[in-house]
Amino acid sequence: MVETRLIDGKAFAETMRARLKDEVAAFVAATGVTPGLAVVLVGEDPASAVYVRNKGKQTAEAGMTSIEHKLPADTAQDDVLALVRALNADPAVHGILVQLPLPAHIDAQAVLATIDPAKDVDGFHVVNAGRLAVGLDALAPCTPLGCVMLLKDTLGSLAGLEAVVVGRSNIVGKPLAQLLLREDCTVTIAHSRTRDLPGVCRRADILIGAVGRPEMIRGDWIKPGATVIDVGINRVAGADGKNRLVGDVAFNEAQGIAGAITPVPGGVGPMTIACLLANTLTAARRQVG
Ligand SMILES: NC(=O)C1=CN([C@@H]2O[C@H](COP(=O)(O)OP(=O)(O)OC[C@H]3O[C@@H](n4cnc5c(N)ncnc54)[C@H](OP(=O)(O)O)[C@@H]3O)[C@@H](O)[C@H]2O)C=CC1
Ligand SMILES: Nc1nc(=O)c2c([nH]1)NC[C@@H]1CN(c3ccc(C(=O)N[C@@H](CCC(=O)O)C(=O)O)cc3)C=[N+]21
Ligand SMILES: [Mg+2]
Repeated sequence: MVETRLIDGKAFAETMRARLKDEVAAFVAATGVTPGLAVVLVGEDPASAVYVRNKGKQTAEAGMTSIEHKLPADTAQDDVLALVRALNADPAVHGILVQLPLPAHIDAQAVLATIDPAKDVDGFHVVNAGRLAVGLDALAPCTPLGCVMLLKDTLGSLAGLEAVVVGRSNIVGKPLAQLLLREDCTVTIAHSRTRDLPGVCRRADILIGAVGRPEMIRGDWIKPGATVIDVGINRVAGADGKNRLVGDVAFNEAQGIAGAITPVPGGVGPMTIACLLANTLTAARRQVG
């Protein structure tokens, strides 16, 4: 039995946002330009609406401008593309985030490809994904960035550690694997076709759940002392009938086995927003500098 340490992403993100607020103030004083983040939301997905509201509030608190574009669910793809082009051309907009998933009639890759890579604060454009993969300076995706910050804060150097990322999406699993490789981890990416997933997970010094299946990763899949980062955000019905959030890792089972673990909520989620704000300031610096 080990004492499992809680990795407090909420507190880390608050500290980060306080520092960012000072950096934004210095940038505004030096340049006269206020960094602007545009968020595009197509449709009424209630979960997305919560994220967008949190992002908007925290962007304003950091001293940046938040510009929200809420379009009806039946908006034509061409109209979304036209909005993105207008935002590309708007000098008050330094960062553009198109909330995913988009409605089924819209080709998400076509929309992402239209975003100016210099304003792509999600890091989802193929130019940024490619730059990350070949080791050039890139706007990197926010959730993976937040995971690596928490890992470095918890462990110091990650060099030589065995990292297993469960999930291979373009927005979490794949870019996170790239960032861990950059930190000199030995990286395994697991997915729905992986054979003996529990056995693969048990090799990990660093285990990341980015699957979207509530509490799929069990306590006995965790190597004793491993650091566990739970990216999953799953809404499930609690015993009281109310909805609650759980991660991809069986949090209670991990107690006494993992060396450290992020909670859900209060782990990776707040870091995603803090990293989005950091990327927006970085993008503004590059565009104004
Ligand atoms: N905290 C945060 O800030 C964020 C949280 N999230 C959350 O993270 C989770 C993952 O999101 P996202 O990457 O977009 O999800 P996707 O649905 O795009 O990808 C899920 C991945 O998990 C894999 N997978 C599915 N089932 C299994 C299984 N039984 N065994 C092993 N692997 C499996 C899939 O494999 P395959 O490729 O083979 O289908 C896929 O690669 C979700 O809960 C999401 O809500 C997402 C973004 C930000
Ligand atoms: N273009 C795009 N970029 C994204 O980064 C993106 C996206 N689309 N679509 C949806 C996912 C999901 N996502 C989250 C961000 C913050 C929290 C978050 O702040 N969570 C808090 C609060 C959760 C709550 O209580 O609702 C927490 O975990 O503590 C969660 C999830 C970003 N995503
Ligand atoms: Mg997805």
